[in-house]
Amino acid sequence: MKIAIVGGSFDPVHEGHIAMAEQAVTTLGCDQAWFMPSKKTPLKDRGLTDDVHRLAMLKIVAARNDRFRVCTMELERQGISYTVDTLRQLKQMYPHDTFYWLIGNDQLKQFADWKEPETLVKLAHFVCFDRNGELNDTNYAIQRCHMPMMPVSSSEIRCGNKLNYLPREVLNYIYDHRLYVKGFIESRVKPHRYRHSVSVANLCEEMARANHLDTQKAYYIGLFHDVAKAMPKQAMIQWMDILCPENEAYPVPVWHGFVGSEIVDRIFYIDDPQIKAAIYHHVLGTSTDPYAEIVFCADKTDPLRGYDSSAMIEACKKDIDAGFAWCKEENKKYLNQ
Ligand SMILES: Nc1ncnc2c1ncn2[C@@H]1O[C@H](COP(=O)(O)OP(=O)(O)O)[C@@H](O)[C@H]1O
Repeated sequence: MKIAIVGGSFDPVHEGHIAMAEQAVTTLGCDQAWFMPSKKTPLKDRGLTDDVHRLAMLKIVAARNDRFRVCTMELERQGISYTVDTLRQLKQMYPHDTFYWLIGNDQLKQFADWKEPETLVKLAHFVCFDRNGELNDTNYAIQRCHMPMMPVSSSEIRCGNKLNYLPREVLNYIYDHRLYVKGFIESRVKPHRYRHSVSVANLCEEMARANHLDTQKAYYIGLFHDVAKAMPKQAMIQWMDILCPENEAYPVPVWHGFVGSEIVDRIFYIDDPQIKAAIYHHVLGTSTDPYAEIVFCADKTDPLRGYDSSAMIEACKKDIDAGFAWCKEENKKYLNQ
């Protein structure tokens, strides 16, 4: 059997990785393509997402194609995994199979630094695919191939960009387990706004729990409520003109609620009408949907605002409608001042 291996950190797996595996079975004639996630070594990869999540996302991808598999050999091995050790182990376990080790052009550039590069190309057929049309020369016995462009990297995904390059089920897994989602906000707003967003998300979750509502929904409303806050007016106008020109009469500081509600849907693929509506109304508190009330109250009573809001928070936890009425009243007084 011809077996292609795509090794990587897959943090997370995306359509670029999947395209490589597909190329292996369609154009290289491989019988199977195996994803080989690298192990998180706490000292070296402090920032890497836990093995269990990276593996679970790969399993979702492997289930889409009956020629795809996930190989956990490197996750199970103790210590740092070198590709040469992995390939030796594979050859021992499957002496009659031929291995194709697939890499992207970024890996080709560093190939001389891999452990025992000459041995590597003897143990497997190394194949390099271009990344975004870039395909370097090499002195090693490595086959170089082009594939349809997949201009995406895991680091872009971790910042909440190009989420369209994720299979929907992987994106659902990411949201279900809250992977990377704080990074989606951190990369878009100033540090103090990011801290506020996380604090509001936690408070929304607490208020939802106390009121027997969906805590996950409330968390995401809180996390994303200010996602458009750092957008310059000129950028917001593009969204306002098309999506809600009637709201341009409101003062500009109110707009981020309207634009944010569209961004969660159109950029982050969260198409829950209640989440959208809660973000839409959060600045003025113009909805009495319980989630809209929660985010309005959590935003105003965020402990990071530096005043004693504990009594109002307790009131919201006891009964969100009553808490909301109180927060609105206080907000009115504050604005009048
Ligand atoms: N968009 C892409 N197009 C082609 N190859 C890719 C792409 N993204 C990743 N690869 C290749 O997949 C392998 C695993 O990469 P990994 O480090 O997990 O992902 P990323 O480079 O996206 O952070 C590497 O050989 C890398 O070069």
